[in-house]
Amino acid sequence: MTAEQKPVAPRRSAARRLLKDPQALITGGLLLVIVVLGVFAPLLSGHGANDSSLDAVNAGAGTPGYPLGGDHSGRDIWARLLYSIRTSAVSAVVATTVALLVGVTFGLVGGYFSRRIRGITEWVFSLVMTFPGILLLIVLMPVTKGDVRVTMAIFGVLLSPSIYRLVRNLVVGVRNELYVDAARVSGLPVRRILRRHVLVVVRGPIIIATAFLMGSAIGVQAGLAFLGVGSSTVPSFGSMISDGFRNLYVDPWQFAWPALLLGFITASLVLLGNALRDALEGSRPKPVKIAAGPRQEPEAGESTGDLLTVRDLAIAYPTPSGELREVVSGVSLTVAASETVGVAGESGSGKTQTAFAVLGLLPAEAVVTKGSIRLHGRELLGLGERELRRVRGHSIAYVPQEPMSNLDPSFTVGAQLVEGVQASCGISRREAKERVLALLARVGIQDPERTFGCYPHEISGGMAQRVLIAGAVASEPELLIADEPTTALDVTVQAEILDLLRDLQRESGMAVLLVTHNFGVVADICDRVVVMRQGAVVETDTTLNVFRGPAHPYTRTLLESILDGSTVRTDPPVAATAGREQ
Ligand SMILES: Nc1ncnc2c1ncn2[C@@H]1O[C@H](COP(=O)(O)OP(=O)(O)OP(=O)(O)O)[C@@H](O)[C@H]1O
Repeated sequence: MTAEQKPVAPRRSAARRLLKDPQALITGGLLLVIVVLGVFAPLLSGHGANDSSLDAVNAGAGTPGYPLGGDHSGRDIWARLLYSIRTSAVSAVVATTVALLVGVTFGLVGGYFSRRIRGITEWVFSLVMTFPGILLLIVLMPVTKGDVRVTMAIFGVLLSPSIYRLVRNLVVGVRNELYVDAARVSGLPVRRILRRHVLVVVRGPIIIATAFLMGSAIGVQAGLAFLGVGSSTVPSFGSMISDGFRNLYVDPWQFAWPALLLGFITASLVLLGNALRDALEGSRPKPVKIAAGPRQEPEAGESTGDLLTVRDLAIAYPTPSGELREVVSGVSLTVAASETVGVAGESGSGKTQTAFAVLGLLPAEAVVTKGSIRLHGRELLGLGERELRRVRGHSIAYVPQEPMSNLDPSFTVGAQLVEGVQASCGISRREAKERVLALLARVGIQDPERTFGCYPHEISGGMAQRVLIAGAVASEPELLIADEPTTALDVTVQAEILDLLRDLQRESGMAVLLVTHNFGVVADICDRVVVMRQGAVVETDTTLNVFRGPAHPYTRTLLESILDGSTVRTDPPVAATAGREQ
């Protein structure tokens, strides 16, 4: 099992999550009771919805045979409420079914097929959206003849653009995924691809939208009945509210009962929709609040007097089904002042995620489920963005993997560096410029003045990396995190950049945390190495010890793969020097 496949949260189905959610239980239970009342209306009431009796005109609650009293026409309020539930349920089912059928079908077609088809469907649904909904239903009254089902079917069509857009956007997002391409290449028919790969993605959002569609269909049906649009013989909360409103001073309960029940139903549907969203899409768990606990003892192979201490760090990402997938599992490492520590491992082993967690640069969807990251004993996890920015600007600096993509093509190199130096050092623009020119010279740029005025596309990859290193060390950080700083460069430049990093590290005494997949780079400049695999640390030791006798078979495999001559050096690497000194 790879790190990517490792689920951190126990696998819980959406149904089980729903059953554990009190909001879902209460609203779902309430709606179920209401539906049951509607279904058994004939059994639960002694009268039909439209049966009237002179004796029951404005009868009070508790009148024999009329538990909630009678309305101004002598009809049983309890019976009318029960039959109104049926009308609401039919409205909700008809409108939602039509909206889903039309919206999902055209959403799949518009999202999956060519731009031309998407253009046509887009145009049609935009047109539908321009129709004034309720007004149209009133105007069409002579056609629908007040039939609730026909009216709600038309309303379903008017609701369908929202479903169309939801599905289309999801499908557009998914159709370019590599697994969909793979399915196409393997010859799967379009129908099967849509069902197997695409519908799975849109299923959750559709279920959630259904709850909201039902709520709005019930509300609109009641609104139309309140306005008197529709058959007067069809019991409805809207017509009951309208009648009760006219009789408000005689008996306010004639108004209150249907209003309350309608309110309960629509509110329950909205709240149930929210609970469904949490269950199906997964509410984002909050990162664990890390308490400033006692300092932990270093583990074997770790140095003392640490500048940076990462303890038991776990990072996870929510999957579409809502569960968390762990990509870093219980990583611990330390970096002492002035030490260079390599984090090595294969692609996807969690090196960058660990480094980004230290920098506080994990993507918004990442969840730190446990652990601690301390700089000089100060917990970094849980710090606000402002405090983190201060830490990043002063104590920790970063050198990225792709120098070119980290420079803005719209600004000159100098302008970008000056801005950063000013922000982190709090000096004037003139001082910042002088500092930048000195730094450019220090990182080995031949003509700092010229490079200062260049745009990123006018300099080479190696120069761009030097520029970024200059920017990173400008604030004299205590810790420099370099994420594969040489990977994007050619072999000769790689060696020069490593030389530069080592020289800067020795001069300034800063610590370096170097993320790399290349053990040649580790041998070159690292004092210690942390070997990662599948999101976990498999071995931590001094570079010398690891090269002399790797403890873990995975480390041995990595070591065997370094003899590719990719790092050309003129001076002896750390491992060799240390070996001679021993
Ligand atoms: N935004 C994200 N959403 C979900 N999973 C992610 C995200 N970013 C990274 N991952 C997962 O985290 C795992 C570890 O990624 P990381 O970038 O730390 O690997 P790495 O060891 O640095 O490899 P590489 O050298 O290829 O960058 C990856 O397998 C990836 O699947």
